[in-house]
Order: sequence, then structure tokens, then C-alpha cells
Amino acid sequence: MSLSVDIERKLPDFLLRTKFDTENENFGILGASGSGKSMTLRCIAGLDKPTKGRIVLHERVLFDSEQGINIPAKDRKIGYLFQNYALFPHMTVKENIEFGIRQLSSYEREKRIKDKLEMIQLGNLSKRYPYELSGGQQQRVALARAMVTEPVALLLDEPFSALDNFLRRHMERELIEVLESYSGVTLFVTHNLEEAYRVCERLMIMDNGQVIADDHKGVIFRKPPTHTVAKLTGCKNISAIELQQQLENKEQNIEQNIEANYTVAVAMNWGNIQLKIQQLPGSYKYIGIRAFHIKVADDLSGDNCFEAGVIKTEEGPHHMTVYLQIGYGTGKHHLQMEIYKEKWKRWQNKKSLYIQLKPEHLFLTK
Ligand SMILES: Nc1ncnc2c1ncn2[C@@H]1O[C@H](COP(=O)(O)OP(=O)(O)OP(=O)(O)O)[C@@H](O)[C@H]1O
Repeated sequence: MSLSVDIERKLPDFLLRTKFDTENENFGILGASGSGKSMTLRCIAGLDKPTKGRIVLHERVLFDSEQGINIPAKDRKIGYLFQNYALFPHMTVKENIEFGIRQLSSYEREKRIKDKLEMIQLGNLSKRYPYELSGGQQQRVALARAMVTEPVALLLDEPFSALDNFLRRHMERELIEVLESYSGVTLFVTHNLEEAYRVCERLMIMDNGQVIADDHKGVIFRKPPTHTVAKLTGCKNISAIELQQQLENKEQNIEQNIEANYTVAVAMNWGNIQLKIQQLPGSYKYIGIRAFHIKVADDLSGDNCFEAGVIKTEEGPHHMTVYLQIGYGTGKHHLQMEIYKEKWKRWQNKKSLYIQLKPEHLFLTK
């Protein structure tokens, strides 16, 4: 199954331009609020009409502005799951699931409903009304209702955002299981980076109506193409840089213990420290490192080891966030490190410590 989208939607104050192709993978869409994620899904589902462009789902043209094709939403074979369940309140669980397949024979209807009730493990609650169900149960019914039509594509728009954290993780695991046996295209919109990473193989990042990155999740997180993508994917440490492939003066190289085959970046927002990096210099303007990649070091002997002052700490349930100052100080923190609480115990009373920004964890970006 494949989906190809190349559309534009013009509104007085907003321009959406989305272009991507996906095939048999969980495809995640990430972006700040108002970046156009839901509008993209609505255009694909046929609930909103692009100003121009083309949408093809498994070789079937759903929309083509030049050819005047615009298949109505009900005929697109698309299942849509919203954040707020949208179950019919006056219908039971079974009736809600049955709603989209009323045209099928009663034998086929019963078979599919039984199958979907088993999938969501709510067979014993089939006669209940939505108000008699918990939030998680309602969302499972909504998932069954979206899938009972055997859609070619499943669009999930922040499906767990109304649930508490515990239920959210539980539903996420259930969804991953359901999707393993689903052969259609899945688009998953979420604000939650970790959720996107766990559920999806590929991620598209949107910013102000535009696609600014689209790649395998590992690449997006390891080497974000721009500093906006780095920020939107949760990178807390980004600095403007000046790059030098190698220092011109060889003596200076030796003196500063910098090998010539490394690129050297001067991190202007991190107290002008000099960093060794493995990427070749290009037209990069920024350097970044994720908070959990900053490591406490025993001494200054490794690559990119620095003495850092501890400005403040914040305690989370499992880890500490430590705000650090390095290089030429300004009184403000330069870096944010995340470290497991157990590990942090060793340093918790220290005002300064050694840290390492390993070359393999630093990335250059535009
Ligand atoms: N019917 C409409 N008329 C005018 N502007 C709209 C309409 N629908 C959405 N917008 C605007 O289009 C932009 C994109 O909206 P969209 O709902 O796609 O954002 P989103 O990325 O899904 O955001 P969120 O994460 O907050 O749900 C927003 O600026 C929104 O205000």
C-alpha cells in the first residue's frame, strides 16, 4: 500500500505545502502547534479541500486539481482517529463500530464487529454507551470504528492526547500491536517526541505549513538537517559556530592537541569552546548535542572534555536536568545535561565537574 501527497492549501493567513510519499510504514508527522499537521490529514481524508495538487492512495487518485477529481470523504477508504474520540453518544459500543459498515451483509457485519471487539478486548462491553466507558476504553472503540471499514490508510491525529500518562503508554503499546498486523498506510500526528519515536519508523517535520525534514527517525534525531528541526525534535543544546577544517598552524595544532583530520568548531554560544567533530566542514552554521549525550568525565584527558560550573539542577522522576556553564562565562547556563538520578548522586554536591561532549554525539546543522 502506498500514499503519495503533493498539495497546497491557501488560506488568508496560512499557506500549507505538503509533499511526501509513504509505503507500508508507520509515518509520523511532528511539528509545533499550528504548523499544518491536522490540515494535512484533513485534506487526505477529504474533510478539507486543497487549493491545488494531487493525492494518490494505493494507485487510486483521491484528489487531482488539474483533472477535477475530488473523491468524497466517505468513498476514500480512509480511517480517521481524532484526539477526542468523537463516538456517537446515543449508540452502544457495538452500534458505534457498526456505523461505517451498515451497507454490508449482516453476516459480514457481525464477523467484522466480532473481530474488532476482540482486537480492542472490549467484547464484554459491547452493549455499553460511551458515557459508561473510561477515556481509554472510548478511544479503543474509536480505533475499532476507524478500522472496521478495512481502510487503506489510517490517520491518527493526536489519538492519545486526552489520556493520562499511564493510560497513554498502555494505549500506545496496544496501538503498536494493532498496527503490526495492519497492512495499510498509517499516518500518526503527535506532539510527543518519544511517542513518535516509539510508534513510527519515518518522521516528517512540519514548520509553518512547510515540510522541513522527512527521513528515517534515526537520521532525524542523530543528524537533524536544520537547527529548527533539532529544536522541534527536542534538542536542548544548540550553538552558533565558526568552523575550521584544521588549524593552519601545525605547531598550534600540536600545542592544542588537535589532530588535523578533525573539523574544529568554535561554539560561540557555549563560551567559545573549541570542539573536535567528525563531520567534514560544509555550510553549517550551528552545532548541537542532545542533553542525555553530555557525559560527566573523570578528568580532562578525553576529546572535548571541559570543566563546567553547575548553575542549577531540576529533579524529574527518573533523571536530573543539570544546567552548566563552560568556557568564558556570562553567569547564564550554556548547556543542559540530563543524567539518571542514581548516577548524579556522586556529583550532587559539587559546584563544578568535568564533562565530555564526545565527537560522535555532536552534530553540525544549518
Ligand atoms: N478553517 C480554517 N480557516 C482558517 N485558518 C485555519 C482553518 N483551519 C486551520 N487554520 C489555520 O491553519 C494553521 C494550521 O492548522 P492545523 O490545525 O493544521 O495545525 P496543527 O499543526 O494540527 O496544530 P495543533 O498541533 O495545534 O493541532 C493554523 O494556523 C490554523 O489557525
